[in-house]
Amino acid sequence: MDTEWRSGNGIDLLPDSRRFVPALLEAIDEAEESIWFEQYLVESGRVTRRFFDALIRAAKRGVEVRVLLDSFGASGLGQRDRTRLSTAGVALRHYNPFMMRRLRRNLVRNHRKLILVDRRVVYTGGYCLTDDYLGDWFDLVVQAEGPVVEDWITLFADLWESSRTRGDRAQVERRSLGAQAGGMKARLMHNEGHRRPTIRCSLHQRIIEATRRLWLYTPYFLPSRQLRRLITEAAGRGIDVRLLIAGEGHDHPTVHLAGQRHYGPLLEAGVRIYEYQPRFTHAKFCIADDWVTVGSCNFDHWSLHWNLEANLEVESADFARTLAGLFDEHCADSRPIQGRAWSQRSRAQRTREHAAAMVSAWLAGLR
Ligand SMILES: O=P(O)(O)OC[C@H](O)CO
Repeated sequence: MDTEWRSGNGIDLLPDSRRFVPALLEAIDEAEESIWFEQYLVESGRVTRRFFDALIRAAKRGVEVRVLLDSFGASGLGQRDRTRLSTAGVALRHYNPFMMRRLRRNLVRNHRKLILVDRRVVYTGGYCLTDDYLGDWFDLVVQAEGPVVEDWITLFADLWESSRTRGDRAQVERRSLGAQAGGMKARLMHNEGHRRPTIRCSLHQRIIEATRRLWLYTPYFLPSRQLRRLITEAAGRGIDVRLLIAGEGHDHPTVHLAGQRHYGPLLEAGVRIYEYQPRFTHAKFCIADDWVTVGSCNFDHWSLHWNLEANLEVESADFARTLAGLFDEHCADSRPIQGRAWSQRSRAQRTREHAAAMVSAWLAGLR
């Protein structure tokens, strides 16, 4: 499925779970016709219960509810929660259940995160359904209305009907109800690992074309050699290049260490690197001039080479300004990594980075 730029969209940013969780629950509660829900990581707990309660309320009032989960990402979802959904009439399908005879295929996961309400509005971002969000992790969601929603409908429906998903056989109606909703230009970009690396290609192209700024925000910074080269070259052209990476309370310390191994050459090239301190941040987006890409995709080899991912790209000075404002705020709450101090870090730290990078390189090399 190739997607095009669509004009006439309304796009809003919902930063922080304190804002987007109530907004998503309200949208589910106000749905009149359909809710299509796609998620990677879902664990039984308080956050999942709140979402499932809302989905069950919707199904009971006659709304068509379809839930598409990654079979590995949903392994922490208990049978009781699954039964609650099916008893209420919610159709549930799983992507790529584990198969012994196709071991490598098991590594391909559906990492997309989206909620489509009434085939009229889509919500996407980095959020998962885990209790980590109870006031602790930072993340963000974007809400999009308008012609771009049609592509998200096709995205969901194609996977729902594909032989790569298993479960309830319920139908989905593909007709979009999205109308003109604003003046923003947007498009859906979706990856299917290295077989269809569209998000990666689009990101690389924008980095090459950037003339003013390249700001990258990510919890997991495991860039390929090519991405590191492009970032370094952008800084070499005199562009304002910044990386904002999760620091304090990181949920995967090994990934954090492996990413730190790349700091030295980037700092030398003039890239400014910040590690966010107040709490763990799980948001993922990139701003290149007035272009923004935001969604499920991390800047690591899992997202860029293995997973199914979906991002919204937006070409808008206003939207870029809004996200840049958030980036600036978070920079102010971050530890700037200073080149000189970094080059003098301890031997023990360097050894830990090296070991973590070896594990990560091995994983990247699996493909
Ligand atoms: O893969 P993500 O970006 O949804 O993050 C999931 C968390 O890392 C789980 O610890």
